[in-house]
Amino acid sequence: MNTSAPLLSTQALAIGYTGRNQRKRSVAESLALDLWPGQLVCLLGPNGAGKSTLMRTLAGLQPPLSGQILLNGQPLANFNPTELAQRLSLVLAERVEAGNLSVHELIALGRTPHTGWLGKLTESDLAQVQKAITATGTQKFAYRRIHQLSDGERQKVMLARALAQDTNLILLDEPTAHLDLPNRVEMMRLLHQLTRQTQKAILLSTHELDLALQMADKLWLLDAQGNMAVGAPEDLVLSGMFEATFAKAGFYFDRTTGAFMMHPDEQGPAISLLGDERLLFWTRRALQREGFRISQENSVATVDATYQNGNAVWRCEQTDRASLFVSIENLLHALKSLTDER
Ligand SMILES: Nc1ncnc2c1ncn2[C@@H]1O[C@H](COP(=O)(O)OP(=O)(O)OP(=O)(O)O)[C@@H](O)[C@H]1O
Repeated sequence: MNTSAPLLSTQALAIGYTGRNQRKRSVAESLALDLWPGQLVCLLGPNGAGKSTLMRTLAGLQPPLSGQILLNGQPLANFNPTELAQRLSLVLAERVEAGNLSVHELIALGRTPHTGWLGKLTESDLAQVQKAITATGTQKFAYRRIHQLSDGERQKVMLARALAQDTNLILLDEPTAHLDLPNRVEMMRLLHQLTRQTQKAILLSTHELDLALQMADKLWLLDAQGNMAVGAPEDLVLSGMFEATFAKAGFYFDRTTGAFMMHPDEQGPAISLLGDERLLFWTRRALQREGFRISQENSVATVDATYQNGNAVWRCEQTDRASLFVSIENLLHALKSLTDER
């Protein structure tokens, strides 16, 4: 495979919708994007930003408002549906009605672009199907009917079908939406491995900011105004672009911990906090949730969180007394009574 050229690129692409009166409603414009072999790219953005619109446009399911999409250097519109399906697989967020098909039959449909509608599956096709089933952990229910699956199981089957299709480019719209945390991590890891082992390019849209920050080679950050920022996750965090894309009143992105946090109450009583780094992180969160400020200035108490003989202990010191607590719950209880007294 030629790794010196992008599998997909866009030039001055505008995406959106054309109304009945032919009036265009643009969702994003001037998009210059590319997807390279061996890359896992996560498309992130708030609700309604245009992630699905972009996915559908890149997959040729809806026309661009203007601009170009090039697949393997050729305009997307030049490919007929079979040629397109040999190069690009797409899993949409919407539920697919699969009639009475079994899981195995649906996954095997992924081979259709390579065999033709009436084509018989060869041994190598069946091996490809089996590989996709094993990779996605769908063997446990491979002979069940699609309508007998949970949403999470169905989502894995749709990924398996895309893997069976064995295209160089895979587009996935919210592939982890119905999965529990271990399965989400597992799927992201699988996709990451695939890019490394097979040089496929994978673009997925997701609301899993945390996982995307950890796993993606590149982020495409689409904000609510249709502005796109592209870069390595860490660069986008450090530049503040990541935070800006999801900015909303009431919380902020902590660049040190990589987590979204609620804004602390600036009016609450102050607690001076010191001690072990890990304990500090969780103690700060609990105190802020209860409306305390973390500050040495005018503090009503000093809390020192440390490990003693392997156990977490919080020493709370006020002007006239000091107490020891062995849980955050008890510490909070005492601090709330203290501030209620005042
Ligand atoms: N068929 C349609 N016709 C007109 N406008 C649409 C259509 N589908 C979506 N939109 C609008 O286009 C914008 C982008 O929608 P899109 O579904 O692409 O967002 P998204 O980023 O995928 O959102 P979410 O995170 O909520 O899934 C929204 O303002 C939406 O209301």
